[in-house]
Amino acid sequence: MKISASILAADTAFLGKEVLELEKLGIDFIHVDVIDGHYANNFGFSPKTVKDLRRITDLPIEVHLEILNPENYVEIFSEAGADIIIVQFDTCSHPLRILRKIKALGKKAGVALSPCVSFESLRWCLNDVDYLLFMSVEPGFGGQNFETFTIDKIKLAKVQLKEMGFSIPIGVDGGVNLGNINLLREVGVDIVVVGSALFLNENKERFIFQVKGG
Ligand SMILES: O=C(CO)[C@H](O)[C@H](O)COP(=O)(O)O
Ligand SMILES: [Co+2]
Repeated sequence: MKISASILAADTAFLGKEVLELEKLGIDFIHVDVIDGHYANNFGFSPKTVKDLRRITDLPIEVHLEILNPENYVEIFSEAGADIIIVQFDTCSHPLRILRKIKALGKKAGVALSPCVSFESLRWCLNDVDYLLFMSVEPGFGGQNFETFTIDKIKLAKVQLKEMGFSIPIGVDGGVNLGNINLLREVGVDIVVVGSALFLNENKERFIFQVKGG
């Protein structure tokens, strides 16, 4: 299982240092939450953060747009150096248009599904989706509790994806920790996005080893 470090939980006074340390310890992606104070009552990172991180790391950077009108911000994050751009499905008035815009910029297009948004709502877009991110908390804040029903949602989605002949990588974001990691592994999750459980961990090396199946 691959691990994506959600920097929302980092000590931003030492962001570059923390990212470089995690890169050495073997994480697979950097996850940058962009929150606009409208879609959720919180703020996240800006294109400048992506640009600065792009300068210091070769790890793939995924930008998670938790904002209204995401179609207006795809180019700016693409130019800043994002490799994967993930949009919240419930914020997309024209999903095909935005997914195709991301791909036309040469980036991977991801879709995040909030806990109560059904997988079925997405099925007609799947040809244009490179990455499926299941939110296991309501988007907008780190440090929340994992919604366990997400496991059943993923199980069902996996069956449907297989029936339809898709093999799109599946990620989970929100409240991931050592208490739920094995369940996520069992249902076939490919990538876990981890914020608090990683950044607040005193033994990050051991945590990463355990997540990756050690
Ligand atoms: O998208 C997010 C919040 O909207 C974050 O990526 C997510 O919450 C990760 O943080 P934690 O592991 O602390 O829950
Ligand atoms: Co996120």
